[in-house]
Amino acid sequence: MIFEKIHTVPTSDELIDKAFRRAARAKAGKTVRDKDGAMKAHESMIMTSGNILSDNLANIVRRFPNFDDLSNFYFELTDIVVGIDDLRLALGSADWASNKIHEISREYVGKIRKSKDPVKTRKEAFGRMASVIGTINKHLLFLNDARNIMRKFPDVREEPTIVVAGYPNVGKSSFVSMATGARPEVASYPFTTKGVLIGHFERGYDRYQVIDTPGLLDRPMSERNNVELQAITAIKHLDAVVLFILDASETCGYEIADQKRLLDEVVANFEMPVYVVANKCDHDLFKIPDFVDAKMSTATGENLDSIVDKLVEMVIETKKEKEAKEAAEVAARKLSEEMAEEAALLSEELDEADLE
Ligand SMILES: Nc1nc2c(ncn2[C@@H]2O[C@H](COP(=O)(O)OP(=O)(O)OP(=O)(O)O)[C@@H](O)[C@H]2O)c(=O)[nH]1
Repeated sequence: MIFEKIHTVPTSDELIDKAFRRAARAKAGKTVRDKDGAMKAHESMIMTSGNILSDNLANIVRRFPNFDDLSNFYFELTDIVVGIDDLRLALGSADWASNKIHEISREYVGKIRKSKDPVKTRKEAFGRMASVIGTINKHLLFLNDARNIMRKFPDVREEPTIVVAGYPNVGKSSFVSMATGARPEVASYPFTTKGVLIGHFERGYDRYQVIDTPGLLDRPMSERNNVELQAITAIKHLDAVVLFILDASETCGYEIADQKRLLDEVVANFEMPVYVVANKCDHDLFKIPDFVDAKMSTATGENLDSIVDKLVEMVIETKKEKEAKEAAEVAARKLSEEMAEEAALLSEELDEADLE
């Protein structure tokens, strides 16, 4: 997981403490016999503290992922929960401080060689470094908060995906377990207290990802707050199809009419193909409504394989369509650039002809 390598971000006090303590140790390592020796000891203190501060800040920036490389899903997720602009600002200020400290350290190493009072000059250098670090403290605190949230992001890959939707107790988690042949891992998702279930299965050389987001796609949209609605937006960026599970025995506690309303909302809100499956077909109360595509039982496993096959087929088809659409967009953009270039050339030629 890319977010796991982001380390704890220290506060400015912690950074300063560490740098000045190391500087004191660097001084202790030098023998001070004469004036030149004293100057060298203070020079070494400035260099050590400068390097430590500057390197630590540069490492903080380096360990955060490059936002341009993030998948759309994580970009959106980061933007919703942390704010990409605020992150860029905070990382920018850490980068600025790293360079500034480096500058100060070089400036004072030069100064101390000519200084009559190296202690005073060294203290002045420390003061300036501490003041630079102090000005970015709020950004460091923000980065640490962001890090604590981001490292708990679920491990959602850029793989073909099946997103499971439906009211609570319709059999969503049973489906994820059955389809992936394992107990799915529960990862935290910043918007739901229940976390998100993620499982995988393989077909041919490809791996498929099955995601159940309890608390997000299991009740009417009107009952969601803004953040939950945005969380759904992040899911929309995946190469996915939606499996809408209906409890056709109504033993989940929701009538089919209510479940149908949620289905209509999911269809209206997702630009993804939606496959509707009536679950619990083993149940005495099972009745099959006319809008369902297939029936299954996650208790007995009936029809499960053919439903997974169908979903795989749909995901592949969706991916192909998306790729074709993207290729067409690229081609159209290229064509319009070429046409613009030709038009510019032509107009130049006409201008020249006019002049002649
Ligand atoms: N008869 C019958 N019961 C089922 C079937 N699938 C699931 N159940 C039961 O329905 C209940 C809910 O199943 P879950 O898989 O936990 O449902 P869920 O949609 O994941 O529920 P939440 O996590 O609360 O959203 C459990 O008691 C299951 O035993 C089925 O095919 N037939």
